[in-house]
Amino acid sequence: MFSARQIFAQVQRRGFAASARQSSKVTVLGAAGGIGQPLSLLLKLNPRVSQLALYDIRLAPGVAADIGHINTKSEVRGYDATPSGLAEALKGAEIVLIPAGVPRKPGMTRDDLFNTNASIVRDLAKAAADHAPEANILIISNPVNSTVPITAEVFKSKGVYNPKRLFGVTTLDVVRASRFISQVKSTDPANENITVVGGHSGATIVPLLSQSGYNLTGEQLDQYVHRVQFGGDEVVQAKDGAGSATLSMAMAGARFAESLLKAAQGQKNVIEPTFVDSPLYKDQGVEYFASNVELGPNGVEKIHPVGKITDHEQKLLDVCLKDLAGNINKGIKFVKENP
Ligand SMILES: NC(=O)c1ccc[n+]([C@@H]2O[C@H](COP(=O)([O-])OP(=O)(O)OC[C@H]3O[C@@H](n4cnc5c(N)ncnc54)[C@H](O)[C@@H]3O)[C@@H](O)[C@H]2O)c1
Ligand SMILES: O=C(O)C[C@H](O)C(=O)O
Repeated sequence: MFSARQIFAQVQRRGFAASARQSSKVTVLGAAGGIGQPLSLLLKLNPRVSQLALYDIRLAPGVAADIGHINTKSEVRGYDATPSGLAEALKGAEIVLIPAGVPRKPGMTRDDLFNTNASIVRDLAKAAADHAPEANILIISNPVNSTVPITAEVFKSKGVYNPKRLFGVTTLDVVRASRFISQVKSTDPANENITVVGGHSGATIVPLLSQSGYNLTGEQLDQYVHRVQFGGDEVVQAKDGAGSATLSMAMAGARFAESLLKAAQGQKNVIEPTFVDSPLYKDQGVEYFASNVELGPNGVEKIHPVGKITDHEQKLLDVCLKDLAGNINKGIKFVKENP
């Protein structure tokens, strides 16, 4: 067991090594929220981050003052909730994470958040397109299946869309799928990495257990798939009206940001599942799709196909594609009608 002092010493040593390589500004929009705060904390502990810019419509300077006392090298700054504060937070960012927006309450679907979150994401995307057009944009705000297309449409309307730089963060689905199989099979979750494809809500979340050599059948398989597809609901119900997953999501978001930074700093074979502008099912009217994606200095390096799957997984995928097309078109239509 390491003491807190040893962990911080390790973080600081690695910090010197990483900062010598490159400086990376990371911006969090929605930084004072349930996800935003622990996500910002984890980013402050990441030695690859040299500047951390925190923006929210409330409390961002306070969160920044607090996190800024942590003895790692990065500079932390909180920005006022003004257009100029938002612009300053974004300028020069290599990565912009967006967890701004409202979370679910019991009984709601992610799509029920659309009416509130669509305009929040559209407006933040406009600011990002104006002030950080070359940044990697990581969308956490739900419904991800629609908020990613919304962001793309905004960037397209401003003539700065780069499909290699826009990511819907679906890492939490993989984290859950890996944790849940380890509970079924009594394995070490750290050694599990279950591929999950599709989108980020209910039936659009498709775990591909067979690709990790597992062969669950019958009720056990159904229960596993249901738990991965509706893991978010477990947390929403347990929090009983006080929100949805925040801590596990912060870990998942920090992991994805770390992977992008590693890839940007030259590491090869960095692969993460993510919801991107994808050629895989465009012929079926599905413009965006989550699959394993190799990351590189330019963002998306290579989109991996789904690969060999079982008949059962194919059936799940068929349902997913139908739902996804609707979610994506809803986002596209929203920006066209509400530019
Ligand atoms: N992608 C995923 O896997 C995943 C996982 C969990 C939650 N989520 C989603 O993330 C979002 C945030 O969840 P949360 O629990 O942190 O919610 P929260 O309410 O705790 O925090 C949201 C924060 O966004 C801020 N905000 C609202 N409008 C803003 C704007 N225009 N500009 C900047 N900040 C703004 C709020 O002030 C608040 O601090 C929700 O939509 C939730 O559904 C996604
Ligand atoms: O379930 C939610 O609403 C939040 C998030 O998308 C999750 O998967 O936990």
